[in-house]
Amino acid sequence: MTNILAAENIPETARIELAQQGLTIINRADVSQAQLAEIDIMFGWNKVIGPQILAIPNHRLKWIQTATSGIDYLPLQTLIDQNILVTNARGMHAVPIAQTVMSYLLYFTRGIYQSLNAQRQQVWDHHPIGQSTMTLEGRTILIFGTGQIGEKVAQYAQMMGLKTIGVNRNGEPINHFEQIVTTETVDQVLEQADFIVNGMPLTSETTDYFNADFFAKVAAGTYFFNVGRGKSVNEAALMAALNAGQLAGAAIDVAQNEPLVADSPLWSTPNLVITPHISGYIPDLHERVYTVFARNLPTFLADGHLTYNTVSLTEGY
Ligand SMILES: NC(=O)C1=CN([C@@H]2O[C@H](COP(=O)(O)OP(=O)(O)OC[C@H]3O[C@@H](n4cnc5c(N)ncnc54)[C@H](O)[C@@H]3O)[C@@H](O)[C@H]2O)C=CC1
Ligand SMILES: O=C(O)C(=O)COP(=O)(O)O
Repeated sequence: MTNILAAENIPETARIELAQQGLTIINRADVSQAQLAEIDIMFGWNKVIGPQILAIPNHRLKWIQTATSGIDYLPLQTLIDQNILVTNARGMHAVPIAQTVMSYLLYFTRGIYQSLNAQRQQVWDHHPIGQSTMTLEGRTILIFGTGQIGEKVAQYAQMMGLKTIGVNRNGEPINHFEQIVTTETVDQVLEQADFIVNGMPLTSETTDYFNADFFAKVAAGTYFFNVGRGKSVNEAALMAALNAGQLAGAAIDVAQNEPLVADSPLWSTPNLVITPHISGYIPDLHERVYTVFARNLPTFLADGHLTYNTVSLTEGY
């Protein structure tokens, strides 16, 4: 008997499909202490139940399918030590995130931000705002992380005539990037960037990456957008760069600590747009996650092998 813990919602049709295959689904809310030791698969992660299972000697957990692309919140070392496999939701958020990044870009460059400020003051600011606008063709966007999100951002950016430069760890060429650099060589192109996007996972290498040293190296007037993880950005340095005009504008979908507290100085920092971790939101996420899960299930049941959306826990994924 294979038991699946539904830490996230498993769609109704999927439940029927799984039951027909003889698998048992136990809902997070209903799981008993005794059943924890008999969970083979977690669909989604739960920060209370997950660690409880991992702490049970001889538990049966072998596979976690997350409903997120980022897996920085998992107890990675324990999972490595216990040989537990992880598959994630990468790819599922790429379209909405890339469209959100385009909206940040257009918001700042087409005078919308300035117009909204003027509208609040009931001022028809034709010339000053018009003169502050810019078009995108020929400008350069530098995208950190050339995975699913980075590549989709690059695709849309190219459609608007931007030059796309990607940053990854090995310099491997990726579709929709005219140029790829590595984190070792990125300084050579930093000043070319009109727009910088972070779409990297949070790892020890990317923690606090966008700090005061980084913002000091970009060209004055650059725009910075973070859709990766909040802890990759030093928020004090971001605010200082915005206040000094070193950054012309920024947008963050993620914060160092979420939810962002009501008295955070970020809320009132000029030229900063804050979206509450919604850039990747898709209403049918669980259906999509289940699709990946269902593709992996036959081999998992046959020999414990997983093929799709696998994550290397040891390589900074
Ligand atoms: N704001 C939101 O709602 C969401 C945020 N995310 C975040 O975005 C991250 C990326 O998501 P995907 O593109 O789907 O993942 P992905 O796994 O397809 O791509 C990640 C990319 O980052 C690169 N990378 C990793 N470490 C790096 C380093 N030290 N230097 C340079 N490049 C590095 C990888 O080589 C890969 O190209 C997630 O890990 C998550 O933290 C993901 C989904 C939604
Ligand atoms: O998939 C990810 O990594 C995400 O950040 C998605 O956001 P969420 O965790 O669903 O609020």
